Amino acid sequence: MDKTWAEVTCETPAPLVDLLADFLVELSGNGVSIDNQNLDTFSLDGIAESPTTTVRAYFAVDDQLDENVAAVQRFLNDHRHLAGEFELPPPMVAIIKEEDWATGWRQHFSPSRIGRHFVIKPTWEPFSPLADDLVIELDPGMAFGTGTHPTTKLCLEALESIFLSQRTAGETPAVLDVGTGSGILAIAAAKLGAAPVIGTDIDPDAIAVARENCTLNDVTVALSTTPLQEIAEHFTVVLANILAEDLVRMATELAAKVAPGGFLVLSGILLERERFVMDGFSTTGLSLRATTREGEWSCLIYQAE
Ligand SMILES: C[S@@+](CC[C@H](N)C(=O)[O-])C[C@H]1O[C@@H](n2cnc3c(N)ncnc32)[C@H](O)[C@@H]1O
Repeated sequence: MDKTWAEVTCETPAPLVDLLADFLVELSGNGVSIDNQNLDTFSLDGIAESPTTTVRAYFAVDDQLDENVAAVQRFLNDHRHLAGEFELPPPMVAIIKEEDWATGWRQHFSPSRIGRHFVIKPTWEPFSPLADDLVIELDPGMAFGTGTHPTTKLCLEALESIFLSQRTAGETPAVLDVGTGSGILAIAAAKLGAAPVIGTDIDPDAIAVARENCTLNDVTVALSTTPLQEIAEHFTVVLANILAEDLVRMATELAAKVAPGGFLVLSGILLERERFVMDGFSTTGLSLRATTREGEWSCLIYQAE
């Protein structure tokens, strides 16, 4: 007979997510899924716009189940004050087959290959890397950059192709990641051998998530909310996966951070905004070397003389 699991689902606002997830991991002894399908979306106000997050935990269907669900309810009652105005609904329980579990949330966060060498691996998933794999461990935290969004993939592919084509040979490439989010691009650069790697974000919460992910991956990245104009150094590669309007607004400053012969990788650009961004960068002195696209998204790769 198929093994069954009890999937316990809680809807919760952001301040409760981490606490609840930790509690559920301890109570269930299994991983939890934090539904971040709304996380990797470009929105002017970022994830704060999404009122709630879905947290799911998996319990054995046994004599303990009722007590476990009651414990989750007690946890929600005890932490109601963190939910602010939001009325916390009771946990929902669904009995699912093992095979549904395996092909459900786990499939959404299974290790994924990007480019020739990168593998984005959720922390809880076992994975046997090949000799040349560069594995990036990520916990889907409250920051953009799980590796599932086309713009993140396009930036990772561009970064890899710049490094693999030896265009950074003869020096240890320095990389600046503007709008680092989860830190995924900065971590990837460090794994490719870049140093120093600097990651900035206007969102301090993203910097906190990026810091955890850098520790998880044992890489050194200088992370901060420092505005671009206060960064003095020049970089072999500058990455910026932010909105088209912001890219154009920051065009002069971004271009000024690229070292001679270095690259500027821009994404976060919807296809219909491609021309707008090209026009915005037309007076920066950089040359457009390549345009890559996936779905409705575009990535522009510029080079300095
Ligand atoms: C689309 S996410 C990209 C995350 C990650 N770099 C990736 O490629 O998946 C954009 C990030 O840029 C940050 N951001 C937006 N405008 C910014 C700005 N002007 N300066 C620095 N960071 C900014 C946001 O807070 C967000 O974390």
